Amino acid sequence: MKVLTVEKLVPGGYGLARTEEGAVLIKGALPGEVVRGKPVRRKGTLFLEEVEVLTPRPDRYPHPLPPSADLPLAYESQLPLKEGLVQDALMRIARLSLSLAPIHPSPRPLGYRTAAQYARHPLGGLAYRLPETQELFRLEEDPLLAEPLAWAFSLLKTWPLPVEEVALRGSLLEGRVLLGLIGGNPESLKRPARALVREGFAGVVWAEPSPKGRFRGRVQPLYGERTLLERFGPLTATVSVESFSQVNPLAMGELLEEALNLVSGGKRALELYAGSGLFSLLLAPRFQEVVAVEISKEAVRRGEADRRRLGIENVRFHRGDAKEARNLGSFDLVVLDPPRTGLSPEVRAYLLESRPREVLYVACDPATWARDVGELVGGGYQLAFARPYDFFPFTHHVEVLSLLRLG
Ligand SMILES: C[S@@+](CC[C@H](N)C(=O)[O-])C[C@H]1O[C@@H](n2cnc3c(N)ncnc32)[C@H](O)[C@@H]1O
Repeated sequence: MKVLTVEKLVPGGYGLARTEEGAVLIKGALPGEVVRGKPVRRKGTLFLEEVEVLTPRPDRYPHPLPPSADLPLAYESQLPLKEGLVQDALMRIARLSLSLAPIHPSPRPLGYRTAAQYARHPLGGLAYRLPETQELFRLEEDPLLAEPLAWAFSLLKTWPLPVEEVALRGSLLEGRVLLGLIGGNPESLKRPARALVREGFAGVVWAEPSPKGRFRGRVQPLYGERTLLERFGPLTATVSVESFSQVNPLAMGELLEEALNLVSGGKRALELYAGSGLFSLLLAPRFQEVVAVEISKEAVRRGEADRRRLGIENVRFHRGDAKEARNLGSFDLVVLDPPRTGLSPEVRAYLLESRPREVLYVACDPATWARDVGELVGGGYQLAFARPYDFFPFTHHVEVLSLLRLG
């Protein structure tokens, strides 16, 4: 066993401490805390296991949180640590010393999530599945959930459903929730789905468990509505339980407002990894043509529905892989909001060849963002602006809003 002092927060939500053998990663320990544990090497990296916090920080959050909340600190103490993750990635990976604009806090530190998934616990109730061990951690409540989901959580906790997981997507605008039932038999779930809609759910769909991810296998509507309308700052857009939408719509709304102030107009704009095309729909008045590229059929369907509802004529949705962007030609502005893996090599090559005047890059992983920014700066772009945004209070996750311009 070793006693160590945690130096800083690093990607993945680990605390980092140093020993004679090198850096040690520690889950569940925060910068400044003294911890005891057993160093174990896994795939070349040193981790501390069987961790006991000997000197907790005085600003540790004192109330129960789900295990996904790996930054259990008073809200003001979380923000500089998240800023540090982004600044550090920019220096270490992109070798850039731009000073970031101050982090934009979440409008709500608790009660912010409008989407969540839980496993059914075999002894009843809802549980969080620990990613490392797949072990189930039973939850009595989840204070990160926004109001309509908190209602759904307490209802489902006592509702006996023969499924593996439940997925929730709510709308703050409508104050209602959609439910996804994952696993079990869709035929025998039709009657419970009707009962759940009578209890107040807007709609229920069934999804086959798939190794490719949630809702990547067969999906069947069981009863009620399939989408809700949500407000994201200046835009109302359709959300569903079946494909990606931001989980903190209030924070996303504020990011969209700032993004609109950063970019200029032009002839053609392209949005890659577009989801339902929030940026495209908002940017439409500033361009003759906007193309939104997204791989998920369901997200494209929602985007098309929003485009029609809003009467926007110059946005075209293209269902496909961002890596094929080269076939779409060149653009004045490219908007990027990729998953955590960041841009594919093909997308980076496309940007450096086609040279859009502006690139608006929204990221959910500071490390892959810094890698991509470093490459674009090496190819003649300037990082004109970068601001961390807190979309996920009480977790190490942090978003970045950034703008690159041709130098
Ligand atoms: C972080 S989300 C951003 C979505 C959108 N900007 C929003 O805020 O709702 C990333 C999106 O990229 C899509 N995606 C993932 N890989 C992709 C690829 N190779 N090509 C196109 N879209 C992809 C996902 O389906 C998801 O909708």
